[in-house]
Amino acid sequence: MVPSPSTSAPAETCGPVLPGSVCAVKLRCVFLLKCVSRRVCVCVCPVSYVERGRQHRWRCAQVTFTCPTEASCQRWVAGIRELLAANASRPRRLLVYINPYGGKKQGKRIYEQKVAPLFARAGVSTHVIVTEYANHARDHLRTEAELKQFDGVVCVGGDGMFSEIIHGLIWRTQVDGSVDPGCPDETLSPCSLRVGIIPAGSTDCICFATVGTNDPVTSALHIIVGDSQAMDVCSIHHNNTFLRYSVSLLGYGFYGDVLTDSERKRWMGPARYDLSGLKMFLTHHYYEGTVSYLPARGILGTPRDGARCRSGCVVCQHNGQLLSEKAERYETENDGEWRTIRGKFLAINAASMSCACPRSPKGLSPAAHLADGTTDLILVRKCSRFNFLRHLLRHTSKDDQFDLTFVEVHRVRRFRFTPRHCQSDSDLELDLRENNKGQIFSQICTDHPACGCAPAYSSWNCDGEILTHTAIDVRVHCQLIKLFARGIEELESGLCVTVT
Ligand SMILES: CCCCCCCCCCCCC/C=C/[C@@H](O)[C@H](COP(=O)(O)O)NC(=O)CCCCC
Ligand SMILES: Nc1ncnc2c1ncn2[C@@H]1O[C@H](COP(=O)(O)OP(=O)(O)O)[C@@H](O)[C@H]1O
Ligand SMILES: [Ca+2]
Repeated sequence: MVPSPSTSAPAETCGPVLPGSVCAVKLRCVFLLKCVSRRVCVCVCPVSYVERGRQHRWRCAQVTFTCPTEASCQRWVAGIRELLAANASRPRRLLVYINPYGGKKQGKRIYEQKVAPLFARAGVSTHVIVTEYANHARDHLRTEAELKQFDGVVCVGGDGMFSEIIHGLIWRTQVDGSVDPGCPDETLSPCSLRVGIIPAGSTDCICFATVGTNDPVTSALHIIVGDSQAMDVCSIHHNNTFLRYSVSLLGYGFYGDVLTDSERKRWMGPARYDLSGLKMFLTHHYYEGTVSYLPARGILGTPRDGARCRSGCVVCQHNGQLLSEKAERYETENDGEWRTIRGKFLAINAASMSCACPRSPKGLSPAAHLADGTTDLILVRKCSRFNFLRHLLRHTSKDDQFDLTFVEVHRVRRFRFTPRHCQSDSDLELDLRENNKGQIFSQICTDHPACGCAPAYSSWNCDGEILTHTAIDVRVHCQLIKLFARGIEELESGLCVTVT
C-alpha cells in the first residue's frame, strides 16, 4: 500500500482506478490539478472537486491520488487537464464587480477571503473592480468594459447590485445588436455573457432562488464549474419610456413602502427590513388603482400547481421553446385578452421567480419559474390587519399562500398598473358610479399631508430599487439573461449524482 501524503485528505491509489468508479465520479467535478511532490517511486497528486453539503451548499474537497511512477502520474495529470480544457462551459476570465457598500459592508472581504482563492486554484483569471458609487458597475458595463475579453461577469453584492449589472449588460447587448432598448414592444436580444452572483447583500433573493442558498463559496463553485441557468427579465415602462428591468420582485404597496422606509435606515444593515416591515404592517396602508393583465395562455404550469422550479425544469424548457419559436404569433393571438381589475390593494406583487430568500424560504410565489416567460401577479386586496398577518405568515409556512379570499394570483405575460390618482376622467367617472358617490376615495388626502390620512399612492419596489413612477407597463422577456447557476437541485441527501 502506498503511504499517505502529509495532507489532511485520505490517499487513494490511482493506478487501478478505472473510469466509472468512485474516483471517476469525482473527477467530473475537478477544477484543480497539480503535482506537488515526488517520493520514492510515488507521485502524489491532490485533486479538488465539489462535494455537496446540506441545504444546497457546495464545498471544495480534495482527494489525493498516488501513482507508482512519475510517468503514470503525468499521464493522469495531462488527461485530466485535457478534459478540463475541452470543457467550453467553464469560464477562464471573469470581470468582477464588488459593491463594498451593500449588506453588512463585507463584500470586499467575502470576495478576497472566500472567493478569490478558489478562482486562483481553478485557474480562473479575474479583472476586479470595487465600485466607488451607485451605478458605477452599470455605467462601466454600458460604455467601457471590453466584454469580448471575458467569459462572464461576477457581481459581489445584493439584489440591487445584481440589478445594476444586468442593466449594464442588457443595454449594451441591445445597442451592440442595434435593438432599441427603450421601446416596450421591442423583442430584446438575449445577453451572451453569464452573470455569477456572490451574495453579499441584505436579502440576496436572486442568489437564493437560483442556487438554494446564499453562500459565497457555493456560488463561487457554481461559477467555476461553468453552470448555466436562463432567467426571465421584465422590462418596465411608463408612457412608453423605459424605467427599469426586474427579475425577482416588483412590489407596490406593502413591499414598496417597506423599501422606501428601509432606505432611511440603511445604517442598520439587513435588519432595516425587519423594522420597516413591522412598521409598515402596523401602518396598514391600502392603495387604489387599476391592474390590467394579459394572462399566460398555452403554457405549462399554474401559480397554484405546487410544481417547484428545479434544476433542469421541464416547465421552463417547454415554455421557453414555445415562446422563442412562436413569440410573434403568441403575442398577436393573445392581444385583446386583457383583463382588468379595479380595487383597493394592500399589496400588488409580481414575482418573476419564487422570490425565495432566507426570510421566506419558499418565497412569495413558490411555484413561479425562473425561465418560463411569465410572472405571477399577486393581488392582496384591502383586508383586516389580522388577515394581512395571516397572508404574511404564509410566506414563512407551508400553507398555500393564495388560499385566502382576499388574495388572488394570475400567471401573466404582461401587466399594467394605474394608481387611482392617475386614472383618466372616464375611469374616474366609472369608479364613482360603481362605488356609490365616490366613497371609495375617502382615504385620499394628498393635499393635507399633515392630517394623518393615508397617502394616495405607494412606490414600486423593483428588485430592491424604488421606481420613479407608479403607473407602469410590465412585459416579461423570456430567458433574456443567463446565470452561473443550475437552479435549485432536488437530490436525495448525501447522494452525488453529477456524472453526465
Ligand atoms: C410576520 C412575518 C412576516 C414575514 C414576512 C417575510 C416576507 C419576506 C419576503 C421577502 C421577499 C423578498 C423579495 C426580494 C426582494 C429584494 O429584491 C429586495 C432587495 O434586496 P437587497 O438588494 O439584497 O437588499 N429586498 C426587499 O425588498 C426586502 C423585503 C423585506 C420585507 C420584510
Ligand atoms: N460603491 C458604492 N457606493 C454606494 N452605493 C453603491 C456602491 N456600489 C453599488 N451601490 C449601490 O448600492 C445599492 C445596494 O446594493 P446591494 O448590493 O443590493 O446591497 P443591499 O442588498 O444591502 O441593498 C445598490 O443600489 C447599488 O446600486
Ligand atoms: Ca418566470
